[in-house]
Amino acid sequence: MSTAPLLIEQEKIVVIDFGSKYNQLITRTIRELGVYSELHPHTVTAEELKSMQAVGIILAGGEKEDMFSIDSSLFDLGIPVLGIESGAQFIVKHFGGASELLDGFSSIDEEKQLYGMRLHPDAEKTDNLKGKIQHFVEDICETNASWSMQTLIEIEVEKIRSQVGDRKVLCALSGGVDSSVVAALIHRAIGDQLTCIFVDHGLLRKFEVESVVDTFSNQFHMNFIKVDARTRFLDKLKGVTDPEQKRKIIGNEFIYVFDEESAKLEGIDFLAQGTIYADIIESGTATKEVIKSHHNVGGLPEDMEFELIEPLKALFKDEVRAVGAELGLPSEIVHRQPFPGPGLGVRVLGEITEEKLDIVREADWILRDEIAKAGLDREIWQYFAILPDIRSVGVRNEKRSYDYAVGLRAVHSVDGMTADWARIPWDILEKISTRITTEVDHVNRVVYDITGKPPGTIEWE
Ligand SMILES: Nc1ncnc2c1ncn2[C@@H]1O[C@H](COP(=O)(O)OP(=O)(O)OP(=O)(O)O)[C@@H](O)[C@H]1O
Repeated sequence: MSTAPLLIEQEKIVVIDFGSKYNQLITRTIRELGVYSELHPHTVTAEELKSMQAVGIILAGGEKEDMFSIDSSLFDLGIPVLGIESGAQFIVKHFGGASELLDGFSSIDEEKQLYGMRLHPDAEKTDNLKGKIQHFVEDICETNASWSMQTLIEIEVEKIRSQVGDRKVLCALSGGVDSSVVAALIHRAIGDQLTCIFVDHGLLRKFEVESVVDTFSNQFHMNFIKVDARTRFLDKLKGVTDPEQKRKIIGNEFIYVFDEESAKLEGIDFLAQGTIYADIIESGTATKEVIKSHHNVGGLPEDMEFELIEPLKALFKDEVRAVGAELGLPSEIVHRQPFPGPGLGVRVLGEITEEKLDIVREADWILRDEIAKAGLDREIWQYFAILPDIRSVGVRNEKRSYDYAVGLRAVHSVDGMTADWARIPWDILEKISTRITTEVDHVNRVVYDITGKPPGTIEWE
């Protein structure tokens, strides 16, 4: 039995995960053509495909001849089916044909609307994939190109309104892309029935708190609660040096703070979450191991008695950003680089103190400022400063100094799973180093991390 989630009720091309490494790329390619598409596990049933308004089915198989089992009555639905690689072989075999397929795109059975396709090894880099997918989607499935972020916003706004009625919704807002876009979208739908809680744990970057307050409180005029929990977090972290323990303390304290604040509110029935499509796909395709468990608001306890609202769960990250821009969120939020939940807490190595947080915050700001001035801010995936627990000897104002070393990290990556260090031009690095050592107290040395992932990780803790 498949538990295909019903994400969006409208005509769609369903991509069935039959083991292809390109299945997400295929789904996105279809959406870029203006046609809505969803990726489902191979356990999806024909019944489900029909009820989710599939107008085309793609059996996205890989080069290996993995034959997954599939509900073959999907071939009787009268919906065009395109098999890719082992997906194509599956169709041919199922209908008793020889598995010799022509190169490229071919028709297996015109009357039954069955098609097959072979990919070039470098499908990602060529137009090969896109052109053929487009032919299938537009000419064979005869879809209308009506999918856009405006359509998504309209659909979700309607859905939220009818789900919530005159009741109230709570949103834990981090200032990150996902929760910010969720808040803006729900606010568009139900205005004052939404309340956002933003926890300032003192581990945020320079100007971040101001930017969040300004956007959501001053510009959007949301019911916005900022909780100043800086002392509370710092007290709990006093004397703690172990990275795992630090993460745990920050996570738990977040839950306590959030619990306390939400208990002060009355009549809340719903909790909004920034679950996105990657969270859903990663937590359950049937051809792969589970990569990570389902997204959960900072690990909130399961027994919280809220119904969930997850309006972004059908969207890829770049679509989430597009929705955010469409809703009027500022670029610094929409294009915010990934930032860990425990914030600067994992960028100050060893014990966290206010002084160390100030140092890393200032150094990080200078790095970000110079990267932006050099026009590299959209090019580099993630870049930040770290404060290792190291002091070294230097010279300042012609006197010996014994001060901190700051580490700089900048990486290129697609999904954070692997990363390569960014070749930032020397003169820019020099400028950053000079500014940090002159503008930030207690820093007399700057080092640049030239380790990839693996063997390093992106963050240092
Ligand atoms: N400081 C905070 N104040 C309020 N809510 C927070 C805070 N930090 C995290 N959250 C909540 O926990 C969720 C998960 O946090 P996590 O750090 O894993 O971010 P994420 O998955 O990248 O999402 P986002 O892009 O919204 O930060 C956030 O979406 C948000 O709802």
